[in-house]
Amino acid sequence: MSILIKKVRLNGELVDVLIKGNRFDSIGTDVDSSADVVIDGLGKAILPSFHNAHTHAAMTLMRGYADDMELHTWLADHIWPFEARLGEDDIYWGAKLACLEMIKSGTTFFADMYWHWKGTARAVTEMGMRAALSAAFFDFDDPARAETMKRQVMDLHAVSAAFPDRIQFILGPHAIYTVSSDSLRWLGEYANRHGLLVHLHLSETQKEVEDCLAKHGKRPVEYLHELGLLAPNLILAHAVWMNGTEMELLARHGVQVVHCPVSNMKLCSGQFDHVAMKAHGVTVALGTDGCSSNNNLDMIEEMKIASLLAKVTSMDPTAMPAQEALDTATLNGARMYGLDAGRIASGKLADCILVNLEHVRMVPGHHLVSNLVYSANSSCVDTTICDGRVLMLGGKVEGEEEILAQVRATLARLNAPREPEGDACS
Ligand SMILES: CSC[C@H]1O[C@@H](n2cnc3c(O)ncnc32)[C@H](O)[C@@H]1O
Ligand SMILES: [Zn+2]
Repeated sequence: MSILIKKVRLNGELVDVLIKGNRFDSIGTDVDSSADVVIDGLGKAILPSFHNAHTHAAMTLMRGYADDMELHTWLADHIWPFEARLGEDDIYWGAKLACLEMIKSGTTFFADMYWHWKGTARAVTEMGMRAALSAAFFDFDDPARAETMKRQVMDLHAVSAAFPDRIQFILGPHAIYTVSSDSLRWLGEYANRHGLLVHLHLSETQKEVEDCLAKHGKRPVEYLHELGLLAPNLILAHAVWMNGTEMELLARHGVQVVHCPVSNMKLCSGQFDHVAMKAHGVTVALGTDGCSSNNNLDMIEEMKIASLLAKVTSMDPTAMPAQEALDTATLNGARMYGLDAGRIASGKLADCILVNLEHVRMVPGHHLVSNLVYSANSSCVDTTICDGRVLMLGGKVEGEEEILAQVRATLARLNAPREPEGDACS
């Protein structure tokens, strides 16, 4: 399969881009002009697609469900009771909706942590995206539950190879307040033994840090260090409440972090210190978090807010300029999850978007990256390509109406009054 994008803007130049199989082949003005699919690139710019480095895809089912509260109340009193009612099929449809929304806003990869791994994996397989899907792990310090969870991790790991290689199996201990020390240690060792990434929420709220100090006598990063988890395969979501010593430890051990500015602001968890993280040399990627704390999966919006937040928290307008915001949302996320993507160059994975330069938000065109980060919205994305396959063309994704209808039906089923338990025949 080959795709030829004719006369598209790349770094200001008008070029032809040839994709062969799942990688970029030739890029230039004298490209072999035959291909299975030809896309007219006139009036469009080609850019790397977005990599959403932390989300909970199927939480689209809870968009607008429990707003305007802090994390711990939100989780314990609203989200977890709702999630307890979800089955694999519900999660499949929630994840399909998430994939649709991401493709429509130019994202081709997401890192997920959620229940019913196989439901999300099925959605990603069908929608043609890439994903790193965590086997979610909670034990609430209960040894019996920990054993069940460990068995589930091993069972899922065993079947994960049957899915396309666009899907990466990773480990997802939820947080240090929901997973015991023993299990965290076990997960770290399992990850090292099998060459897996570990994806964990950490230091999201001040309460989490205070509770960690009270329970373990250490701050969260020091606690993970003691458990042997600090390593380049560890990816921390949020990392809001970090002191200099902790950032130093992260940098020394090559631990990477995912900044989720919208979720941190909406749950009022706190302000991520991008400038300090960068000064310590910690790699930062960008994530939306789930749809109940954002309430969308739009990486264009996330870039703008990350950049504005970095400026106002440091009182420095030069903090996180547009190009850095774009790199954080594309290349950094790709590298974090071991993908040879995030750049438009010969030999790289063919994951890219075409942005409509005629869109009202892109005119005039003083600076493409400035327009994309500070002015654009998702309707500026015309085409999304992942792994050398066109997932969206001219703003249209195949089967989108069916996904919306199925999600509405799923919600109607979940909200329907339930039979009283125990007396089903009377
Ligand atoms: C192990 S499945 C993932 C679990 O995480 C919950 N979740 C969603 N957003 C957040 C967040 O910002 N902090 C902590 N936990 C979060 C989600 O609802 C699932 O239960
Ligand atoms: Zn999260």
